[in-house]
Amino acid sequence: MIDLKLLEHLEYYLTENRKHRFDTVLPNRTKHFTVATEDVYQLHNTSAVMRSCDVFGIQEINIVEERNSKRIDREIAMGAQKWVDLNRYQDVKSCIADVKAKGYQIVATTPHTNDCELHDFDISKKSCFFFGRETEGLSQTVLDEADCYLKIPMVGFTESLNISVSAAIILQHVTTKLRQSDIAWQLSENEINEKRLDWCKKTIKSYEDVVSRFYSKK
Ligand SMILES: C[S@@+](CC[C@H](N)C(=O)[O-])C[C@H]1O[C@@H](n2cnc3c(N)ncnc32)[C@H](O)[C@@H]1O
Repeated sequence: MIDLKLLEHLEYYLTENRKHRFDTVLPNRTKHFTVATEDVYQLHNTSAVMRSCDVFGIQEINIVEERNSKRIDREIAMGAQKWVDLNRYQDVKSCIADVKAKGYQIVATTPHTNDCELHDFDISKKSCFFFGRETEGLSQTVLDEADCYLKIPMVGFTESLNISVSAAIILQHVTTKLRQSDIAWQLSENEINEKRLDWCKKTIKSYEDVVSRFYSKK
């Protein structure tokens, strides 16, 4: 359980601006949707997807690095990890098992099937949107495990969108619909307090000292 008195104390160490950001960002965070990227090769694409997750309020992102020799570097991971929770997997099967265990349906995003177009997507189920590698797209494992295939309609000559562009379009669309719905999509009070504590930890420079001083005075 979160020590609410500690949390209250820690907030004195935040600037007004930072505290205001926590207060406005947290009620917009959701775990109703999550994202998984599969073996995305270009670091700037991974970074851009993480950024879109933060911008559109997705609290958790899953990154599979099964076929990648070049793993995401610490700097990129840490930059996004400050605000978004990052789960890393060395194989796609364990990622799928994990998100399924958390109650998410598997949504394979792909330009190749007309199974479900973005504007027809049913937002009511908890969904994990899988995005594939720049060259080959999603693996057969994800395609076989998918509960649905989601496509952004395209009318040009090009056969697919860039992965981070697809993620931004899909997340913008589904999160807008979600906020307009009466689905209970927000984090629970406890999850909000946990995140607030975590963000204080990542923001306050002398966090450990502040905490030990707080408990020594008690
Ligand atoms: C550059 S595309 C991969 C193209 C690859 N040649 C293929 O056959 O899938 C990278 C990823 O972006 C997403 N994507 C690209 N265009 C999309 C579209 N029109 N609808 C849904 N997802 C798309 C998919 O996740 C895809 O795996």
